[in-house]
Amino acid sequence: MISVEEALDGILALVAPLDPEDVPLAEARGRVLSAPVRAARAQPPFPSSAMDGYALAAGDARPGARLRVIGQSAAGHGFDGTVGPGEAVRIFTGAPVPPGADRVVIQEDVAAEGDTVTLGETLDDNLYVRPEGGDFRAGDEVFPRRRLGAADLTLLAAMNTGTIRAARQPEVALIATGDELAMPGEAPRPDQIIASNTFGLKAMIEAAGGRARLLPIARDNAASLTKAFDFARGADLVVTIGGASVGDHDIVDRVAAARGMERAFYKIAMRPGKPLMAGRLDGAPMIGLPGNPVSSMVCGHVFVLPALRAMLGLGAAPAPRARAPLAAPVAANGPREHYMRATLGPEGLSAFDRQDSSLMSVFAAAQALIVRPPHDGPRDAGDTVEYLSLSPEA
Ligand SMILES: Nc1nc2c(c(=O)[nH]1)N[C@H]1C(S)=C(S)[C@@H](COP(=O)(O)OP(=O)(O)OC[C@H]3O[C@@H](n4cnc5c(N)ncnc54)[C@H](O)[C@@H]3O)O[C@H]1N2
Ligand code: MOO
Repeated sequence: MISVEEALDGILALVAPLDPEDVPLAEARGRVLSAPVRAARAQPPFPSSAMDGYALAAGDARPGARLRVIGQSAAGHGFDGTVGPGEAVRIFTGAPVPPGADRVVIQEDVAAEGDTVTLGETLDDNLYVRPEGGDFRAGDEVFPRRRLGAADLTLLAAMNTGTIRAARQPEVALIATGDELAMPGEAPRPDQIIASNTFGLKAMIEAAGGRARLLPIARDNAASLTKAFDFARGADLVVTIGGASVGDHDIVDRVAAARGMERAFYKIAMRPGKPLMAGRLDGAPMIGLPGNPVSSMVCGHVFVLPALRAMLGLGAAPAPRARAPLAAPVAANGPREHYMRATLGPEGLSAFDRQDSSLMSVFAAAQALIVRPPHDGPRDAGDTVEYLSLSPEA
């Protein structure tokens, strides 16, 4: 069996960044830029007032000075003239500071009467002028290597970007397999269970910036699975769930092989996740996940999400790991890299006692997956270990 690292390398070798497309800025949240964006103009595009008050030449800002108000500059309505000695312009926050003026005295420090203002006895040192290009200059470039969030979109909008070029959203076809599966809300037979993994994986994929295509459940026969693979055509990634192990009804490997799958690997030294397979099917990368719900979700974090990130152009890298101390000891690990469901509190990580890969209630309560290397010895409370963070949305 190959290691988790080798398996991930094998999967990342199957995927490539997707072609970019135009995306209107209002729909760009969560998208990934495929090229740097240049600012079309400076911000502010003119020296702008930071306060409501009076714009004047700094040399005139003497306590008690009397100045003639020659006009007004409001946001969106600049003053069309120059401020000379002994003159001031009424100005509001965000308005252009007119030529000749290089400071603003806030209105709290001014007594106004008709067209005249008298400056107060104590003036602060602040000029209250935001220089042209003080935030960014025309031609400045940004290229955040992440899914665009609120702050990125604010900046791109300010740079006068109406449309971005972003990687196409990877479309992932999800095929649950098994005669025992019924859809949530259906009336299952007594020997059936409800298909659950598909919904978790769909949420995980969408939270990471992909699109999930939920295909009808494939039954444990070649004709049904073949039909599901037909439906999956055109997807950027095909993911099967279940039917991956060695039982008589585990047919994914056989049916995919008969269809010409170029297999990259099958079976890995991972717990849960041993029967994972991957390859290229009908021209698309294909990942065969184990059916146990926790196995499929853990493999989703460790393999499907890194593949999605690579397709989005975020680079080929493993799921990010962090380090924290153990709050309670853990026993020695076996030969497979073990992803232990755990809580993460102020004292550190506590692995759940029950680690069976069928236990969705435990997985839903977990905040982290402690990563135990193969054959890792017993670990004490206080020992630092690596973990993957599980966010409630993914
Ligand atoms: N003799 C052996 N038996 C098994 C081995 C082995 O090495 N030798 N490996 C075990 C491991 S580890 C795993 S993991 C499972 C994975 O098997 P499959 O991928 O073939 O999964 P299934 O048998 O189809 O299902 C396992 C389990 O999960 C349930 N399931 C399947 N799909 C879904 C779904 N979409 N939603 C919810 N639950 C699902 C299914 O009903 C089974 O209970 O094999 C072990 N066996
Ligand atoms: O590898 Mo299985 O996924 O342990 O339960």
